[in-house]
Order: sequence, then structure tokens, then C-alpha cells
Amino acid sequence: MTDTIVELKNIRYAYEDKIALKDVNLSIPRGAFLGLVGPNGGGKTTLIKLLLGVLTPQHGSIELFGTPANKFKDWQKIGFVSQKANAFNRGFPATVKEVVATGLTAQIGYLKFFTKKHREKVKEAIELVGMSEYINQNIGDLSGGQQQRIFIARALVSEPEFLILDEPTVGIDTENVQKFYELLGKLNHEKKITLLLVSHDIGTMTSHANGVACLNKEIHFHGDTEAFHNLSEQRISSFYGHDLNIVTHNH
Ligand SMILES: Nc1ncnc2c1ncn2[C@@H]1O[C@H](COP(=O)(O)OP(=O)(O)OP(=O)(O)O)[C@@H](O)[C@H]1O
Repeated sequence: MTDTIVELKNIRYAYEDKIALKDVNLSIPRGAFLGLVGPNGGGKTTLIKLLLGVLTPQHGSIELFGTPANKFKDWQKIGFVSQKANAFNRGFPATVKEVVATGLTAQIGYLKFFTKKHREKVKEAIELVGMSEYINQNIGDLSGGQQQRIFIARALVSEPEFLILDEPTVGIDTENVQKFYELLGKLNHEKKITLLLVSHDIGTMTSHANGVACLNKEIHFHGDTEAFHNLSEQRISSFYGHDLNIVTHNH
């Protein structure tokens, strides 16, 4: 079992002649809870797409679980939760358990028979995110924060070892954001899931994650949250390219 989940070396990615990433080196060890921050257009989504195998770099190498990305087959080890933007609308005709079960499709194929074991896994994932009492409700009737928990359950049902979350708390109220981070902490500590979280809310993220990487085409900083807090505001603003007001939260 390798202790490095992601190893990016000298990555370059350009959309035609527009460089999105250059010389990106990043190593994510097993057990990390890494926050990825950076300005709009800094390349965060591009980096995630490279990790998910959606894009291929023009230069450099990517290893996932110690295997070159182009030979990597264990995609069920990697879960992905995107922004709440693709939330379900009121009246969407699927229950919580049906939505979570779609997270198993890659494993068992479309329209294949769900065994008792699969149903158990769905139940467990819903339990893990604290949503058991909503299991038979329509997903469209839940609040944004509750729906986001269900998206996490859908990603967790295939038991990933590495979970990537792209701004999962956009549009969720403060109290639920707090609960959401508590859930992520639990997944990291108790389930030993390695987490990569893209967030614009640096203050909240750094009070829960244990590492931070700052990306603006290049990785400008990668270290633990304490080292990040010790960076001068001026240095942080310089790789953002504008002044930044970071609100820190003490929990
Ligand atoms: N499909 C595309 N075609 C051309 N340029 C693109 C494409 N996708 C992204 N870009 C450009 O690549 C750069 C990096 O974009 P990316 O979406 O990776 O940044 P981001 O950090 O995720 O931004 P945000 O925080 O706004 O989501 C930007 O300049 C963007 O305009």
C-alpha cells in the first residue's frame, strides 16, 4: 500500500495557447486533509480534472496511488463531489436512497441487479453523513446543506480512499457549513479518507484542514496550516494578485 495518494511532477497544461498550469509539483500523502486555494482562474478546476483523468497534461507526470495516471484503473478509489450548482430542484423524482445508489453504478453497471450487500452499503453511507431519517424522502425536498450531504454519501458509497471536493459549501448557510466541515473531519480521522478540498473560504477551511496548497498557475505555497497562517498577508496577496482579507475562525 503506497503512502502517497497523488504525485504531480512538473505539470504543464494549456488550453490551446492559454497556460492554466505550469511547473506544478504537488504530493498528497495518505491521510492528508489538504485545502486547495487560489484566485479565480488560478487552475484549481484544471488540476482536479487532471486528477480525475478527464484531462491529460502536455508535460509532466501524474501518479495516483503509486501508478501512472494513464495506467491507473482503480477509479473507485477516488470520489468526487462538485459544487452545489448541480443540486436537484424541488420535485425531482428520486429518493435519497436512489440518488446515493447511483454512486455504485460504476461498480455494478447500469440496470444490473442490486444485491442486499449493495443496499446495505447505501444505508451505511447515508448513516455516515447523518441523513438516515431522510432515506425515503425526495432529494428535491431537502435543503442545500442536506443535499450536499447526500452528494457526499453518493461519493462515499463506493468506499473511496481519496475524496476530492470542489467548493462543496457554496450557497450553504454558516451553521451547516460548520456541520459539513465536522463531517469532513470525521471522514478524515475515523474513516482515514484522504481529502482534497477546493475552497474560497480560506478562514473556515484552514481551521479544519491540516495542510494548504496555494495555486495560481504554479504552486506558490504548500505546507501545514500553521505555516500558512504564518505567511504574511502581503505574501498571500501577492500570489492572489490582489489584496485579500482572510477571516479566521477559532473553534
Ligand atoms: N475549456 C477551456 N478552454 C479555454 N480556457 C479554459 C478552459 N477552462 C479553463 N480555462 C482557462 O484556464 C484557466 C484556469 O481555469 P480553471 O477553471 O482551472 O481555474 P479555477 O482556479 O478553477 O477558477 P475558479 O476559481 O474561477 O473556478 C483560466 O484562465 C480559464 O479561463
